[in-house]
Amino acid sequence: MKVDELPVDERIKKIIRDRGIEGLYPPQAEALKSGVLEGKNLVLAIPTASGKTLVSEIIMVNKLLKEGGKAVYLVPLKALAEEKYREFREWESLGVRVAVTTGDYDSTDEWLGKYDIIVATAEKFDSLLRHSPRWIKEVKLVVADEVHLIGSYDRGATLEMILSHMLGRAQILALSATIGNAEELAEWLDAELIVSDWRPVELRKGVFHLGTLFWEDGKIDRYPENWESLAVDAVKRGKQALVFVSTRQSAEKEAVSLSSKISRLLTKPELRELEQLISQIEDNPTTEKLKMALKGGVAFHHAGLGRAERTLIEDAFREGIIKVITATPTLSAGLNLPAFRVIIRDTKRYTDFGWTDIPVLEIQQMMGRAGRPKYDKVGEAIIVARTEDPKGLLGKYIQGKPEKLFSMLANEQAFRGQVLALITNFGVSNFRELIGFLERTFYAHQRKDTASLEYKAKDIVYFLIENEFIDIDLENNFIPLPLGKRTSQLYIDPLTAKKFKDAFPALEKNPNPFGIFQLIASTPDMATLNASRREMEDYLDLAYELEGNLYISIPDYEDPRFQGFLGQVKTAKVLLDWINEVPEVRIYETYNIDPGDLYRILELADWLMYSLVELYRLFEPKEDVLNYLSSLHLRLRHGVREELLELVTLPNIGRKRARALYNAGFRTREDIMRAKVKDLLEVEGIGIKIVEGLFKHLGVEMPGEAKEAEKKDGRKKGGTLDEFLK
Ligand SMILES: Nc1ncnc2c1ncn2[C@@H]1O[C@H](COP(=O)(O)OP(=O)(O)OP(=O)(O)O)[C@@H](O)[C@H]1O
Repeated sequence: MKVDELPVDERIKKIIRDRGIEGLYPPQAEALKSGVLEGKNLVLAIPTASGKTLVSEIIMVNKLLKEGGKAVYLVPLKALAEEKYREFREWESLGVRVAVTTGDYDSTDEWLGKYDIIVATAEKFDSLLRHSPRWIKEVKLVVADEVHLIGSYDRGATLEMILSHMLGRAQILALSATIGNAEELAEWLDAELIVSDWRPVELRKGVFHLGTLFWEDGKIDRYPENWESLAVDAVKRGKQALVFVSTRQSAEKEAVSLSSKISRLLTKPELRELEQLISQIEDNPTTEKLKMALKGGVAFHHAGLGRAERTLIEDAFREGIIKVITATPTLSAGLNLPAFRVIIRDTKRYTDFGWTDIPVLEIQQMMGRAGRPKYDKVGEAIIVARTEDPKGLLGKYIQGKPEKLFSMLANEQAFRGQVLALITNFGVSNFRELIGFLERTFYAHQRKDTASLEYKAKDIVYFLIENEFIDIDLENNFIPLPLGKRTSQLYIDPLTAKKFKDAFPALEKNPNPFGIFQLIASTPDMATLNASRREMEDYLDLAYELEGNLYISIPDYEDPRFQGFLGQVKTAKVLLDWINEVPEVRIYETYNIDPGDLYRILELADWLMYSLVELYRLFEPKEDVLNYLSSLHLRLRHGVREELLELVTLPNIGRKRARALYNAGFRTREDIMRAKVKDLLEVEGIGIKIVEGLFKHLGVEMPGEAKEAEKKDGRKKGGTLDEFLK
């Protein structure tokens, strides 16, 4: 189908043609002829990079131009939300306003009312639904990207509930990878279904075993015995490769090892470009290994890296500066980063149940990354058989079908929060209505029976009544209580709220950071660290030393909670170091964690600390305790001691710059307002741009002499990811 033949607004066609796209891919054409442009729901299950995004753009913009209202585009990851936001902004030339929202779960985000396309993570949109902002009624279309994540254990329930809420209220477009039961999903959503394995770039798949590469069509190629030769060969042919492994350690180890082999193949200008890239990366124990690998054109990519490094790596790979990336599977789920050759070194990963096979669906998603449209005629996806039987791998992952999708609504933690939200935020007023709602879910559709879900829901309702989240009147109607409403809006697990509530009496008597941080770390919403065997004794000693500050008693060695408790002590200690201004690098080294881990812990702790303060307000708070908690929250957010709290509220002043200013004698806003520009410029990390920002914020006019200083100030300051830390 030609773009010109599309039954949509001419202006839409023009923008598509301006992108250099004249014809639609077959599954795209099929999708657009399915009735979706007339308002029907659609499930589109086609491979990665076969043009799902373009289809959804056409549907969204066409609907908005025709009918007005809003379209919401749901993605699983923050990074993806940013990526889609950047892509969709192109439509602003047609007057379609685009916004992205991912953070802060306790907000109505009324500002979004001005926008037409809203890109959000599923969690964020779920929290918005709970706050019911005025604009929510205007949502006429929901696009659920990666809808197969309904089957993900910890996050599936959120997406399923959103769709259950929106079904019948808005048109639904669900974009999915190829799954075993797409029909079932489409039936549930009352949607048309398009399934196709058409790809813009042909995909060859094979299994590699000790130097022999068995292609699915029966052809055989020979290589040196080690699988690394596959990556080296791709680079020799002027191409790139992605290597998927199961752990961070393997990603790092393989990157360094491959680097030494690939560096020999690089030209001088390529090596210079890599040097330049390396010079942009901050120093810490994780990036030390990264820099080593980058010297030979290889990078690793995993959740332990900071956001700046990840973006840098992704961009440099797209530009061809980096030749090979070794990655944990997070990359395959998240980003549009194709390569000529995908090598899957591991098909097993370690979970709570020991080593388990990675699902076919995930391996096929990884394989789908092979082949760069516009650059490659074919892409190659190769699974490495190390101890496994190569025929078995071929049968399972290459010729086999992906798994069926199963509802994860019954996952207790997720379900607890969802049941509470139905009662406190969505007007479900008795058990019958609760069951009525649950009957609309994918779970009910799939099982044709909600008996076990009802059973679980009953348990949860008892828990909610017993702990005063809700009450029940004589006619068995639910009465939402303030604790329930607030818990749901704060988007925390009711169990987290219960832990906070139970700790308040002890906390009031002895508010202190260690006790509070251990409390936060003990909640199911926190990404608590593990204490390794080697560290256990140290953390036990610390717990005993600070026992008087804890709000629980230290569990016994035999207690099943013992190991978890030591992890909580470790997490609390990391947070203590953070608010006492221990430099990040020292934290990474001391606790053996990566920058990405620290970032995640801080992000979650910030949200939980905020929630703790908000919940405490409901229980006749003592003024001094409330002030203490609020100030501790700010210290946690900024990673500073109390005396810096005034300075870190200033623009571009994070923990490092605030400390430098303080030590140089600039301790308050007034000190800065009265300061001479040249004196401020003497302070470590403070450049003219920062001073300009400060003065502007404080309403001070920049003196003329500052212009001179601007010329002299050649030092490069600011502009990195860790900007907010500075
Ligand atoms: N009909 C087409 N003709 C040529 N190029 C196209 C066409 N449709 C999409 N593309 C291009 O193909 C690339 C991948 O498309 P898109 O991002 O829509 O795929 P996707 O299926 O959404 O990918 P992912 O599964 O990674 O989200 C983009 O660069 C896009 O511009």
